[in-house]
Amino acid sequence: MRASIIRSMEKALRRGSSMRRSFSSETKPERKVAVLGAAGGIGQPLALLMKLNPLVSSLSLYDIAGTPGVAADVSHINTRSQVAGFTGEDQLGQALEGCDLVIIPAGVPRKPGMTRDDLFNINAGIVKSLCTAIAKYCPHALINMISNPVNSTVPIAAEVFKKAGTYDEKKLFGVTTLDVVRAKTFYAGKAKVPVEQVNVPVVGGHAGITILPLFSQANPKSNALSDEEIQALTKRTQDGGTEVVEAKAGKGSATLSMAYAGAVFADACLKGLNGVPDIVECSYVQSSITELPFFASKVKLGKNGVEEVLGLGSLSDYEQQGLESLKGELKSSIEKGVKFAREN
Ligand SMILES: NC(=O)c1ccc[n+]([C@@H]2O[C@H](COP(=O)([O-])OP(=O)(O)OC[C@H]3O[C@@H](n4cnc5c(N)ncnc54)[C@H](O)[C@@H]3O)[C@@H](O)[C@H]2O)c1
Ligand SMILES: O=C(O)C[C@H](O)C(=O)O
Repeated sequence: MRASIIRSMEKALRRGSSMRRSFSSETKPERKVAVLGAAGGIGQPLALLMKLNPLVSSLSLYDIAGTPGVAADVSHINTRSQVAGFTGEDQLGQALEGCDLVIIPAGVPRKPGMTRDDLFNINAGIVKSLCTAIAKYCPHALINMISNPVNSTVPIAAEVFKKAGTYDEKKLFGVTTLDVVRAKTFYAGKAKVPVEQVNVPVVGGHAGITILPLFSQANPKSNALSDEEIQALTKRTQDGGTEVVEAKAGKGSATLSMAYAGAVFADACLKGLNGVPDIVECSYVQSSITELPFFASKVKLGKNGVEEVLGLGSLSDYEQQGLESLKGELKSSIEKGVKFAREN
């Protein structure tokens, strides 16, 4: 997917008016995609990247404010999808109706000194109300949850859908692609291998030590990295979000790299829906590969969403220790989300 988005963008920049041809929709099914929180720091560049995706035929941009401007702007790009902007709860139903895929980057971001869990009190309510509307207006859509704390917002979404009688565990995804994007970048830099060839699974969850990159399974292999270097790479991947929050110094968290990661994952979901074989990405999903009910791992995507949750593979001793250490925190984040959804 990365390759297809990058190729599309390069073609667009190089060939200008011939772009419509490179985005030909002749053989592609109609796919409606909504971005909820589309006027935000992630939402805007994500709207741009989804407008560049030739698999999208209808792009629905929703936010509580500011969407008309974003929609008007993005709609002038001469690619396949028709763009519509929706603002406020009155228009949420229209934004969602008929969606195949709903991407949710709605909610507040961190400031320096905060953990993702500090966002729970505000974002849990936002996610709950958006998921209640999804259950009503597009109960069969795939959901890509970006809003933090992902470790809790995904369980919240699951509970909302269960209550509404629409829950399908194959269709709910916590987006952890940014952890993979970071692990690949940092590994390529240290191992001195071409970044576009690198693959690194990242498992667990999406906060601090619950983010567990499996560098022992990285490709291309590098025997040149010491244990200390692997530990430093692991720590940098786990703290990647904080690195950006601190650099932005109060002006939010990762937006551009997240929009890229969100577009990569959404593209993989659309390819799966369209029946493209062998699409595998890491994601935080309902899982039975550990004792925890939600867990990020490699997932095979298909026409109904999750086709198969893949196992962890063999872990180094260091990764095995990391796996045991993350379980307590991940379990309590899951329970916090479930409790909130059941009591509110
Ligand atoms: N999963 C990840 O890897 C990852 C990475 C980066 C950021 N995030 C999270 O994504 C979220 C958004 O980050 P951002 O930088 O775009 O924040 P932002 O404040 O720039 O944008 C959030 C947008 O959500 C909108 N919004 C608020 N309530 C809404 C509602 N009820 N319905 C629709 N839209 C609503 C706001 O109006 C705003 O436009 C944060 O929770 C952040 O922590 C997750
Ligand atoms: O770190 C954050 O708060 C945002 C996001 O989860 C990230 O990993 O960049």
